[in-house]
Amino acid sequence: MLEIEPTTLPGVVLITPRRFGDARGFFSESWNRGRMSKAGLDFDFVQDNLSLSREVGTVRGLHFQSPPHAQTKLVRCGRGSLFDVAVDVRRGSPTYGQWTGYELTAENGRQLLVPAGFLHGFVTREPDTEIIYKCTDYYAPDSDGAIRFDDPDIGIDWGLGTQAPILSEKDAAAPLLRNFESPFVFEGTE
Ligand SMILES: Cc1cn([C@H]2C[C@H](O)[C@@H](COP(=O)(O)OP(=O)(O)O[C@H]3O[C@H](C)C(=O)[C@H](O)[C@H]3O)O2)c(=O)[nH]c1=O
Repeated sequence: MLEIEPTTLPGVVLITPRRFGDARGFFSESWNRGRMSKAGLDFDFVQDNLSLSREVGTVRGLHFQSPPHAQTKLVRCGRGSLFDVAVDVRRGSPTYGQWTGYELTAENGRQLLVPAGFLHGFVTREPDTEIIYKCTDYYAPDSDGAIRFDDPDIGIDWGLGTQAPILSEKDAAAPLLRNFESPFVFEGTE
């Protein structure tokens, strides 16, 4: 009922719930705590987020919330398609500063689990793309932070080509990773 695949970053996993297709379309349990828990992915999600991005090439990220309001996120695409990215910023991690990214679409039903301690961001690949994600902590604006999406030390390939991204003012003004004192520490478990 759940297909779980590792990614290039330990701790970040791809999850694809089963779809039951019929002549009407399909049915899928997009989240089932018991099944996730049996797979060792038990998180106490408390908030669901939904955002709609009208234009192709909209970039939202790279965002985080600092402890004690750090958020693990379970991300999926409800409409359209997007390229979803996680960046490890846990001090002491062997993969510190490394990124991994996957195409999440309404069609493929794939979800990305982005643990606390990782930056999260995405770029849209179709107009009117919706992202839906569960979070393990509530919005805490005073703990909200961002790192430049195009930080050369991270080197994310957003697939934008020559297109300038559509960014919020906050994201356009975000600092570089080299000027960031990460509040996250690698626990040595992955
Ligand atoms: C995140 C959030 C925002 N807001 C309000 C605050 C602003 O007035 C408005 C837009 O917020 P923002 O520009 O931070 O939205 P995004 O740029 O989509 O930010 C999100 O995008 C990346 C991809 C993430 O993973 C984070 O969840 C989040 O940082 O929504 C809330 O009321 N609650 C919330 O949880």
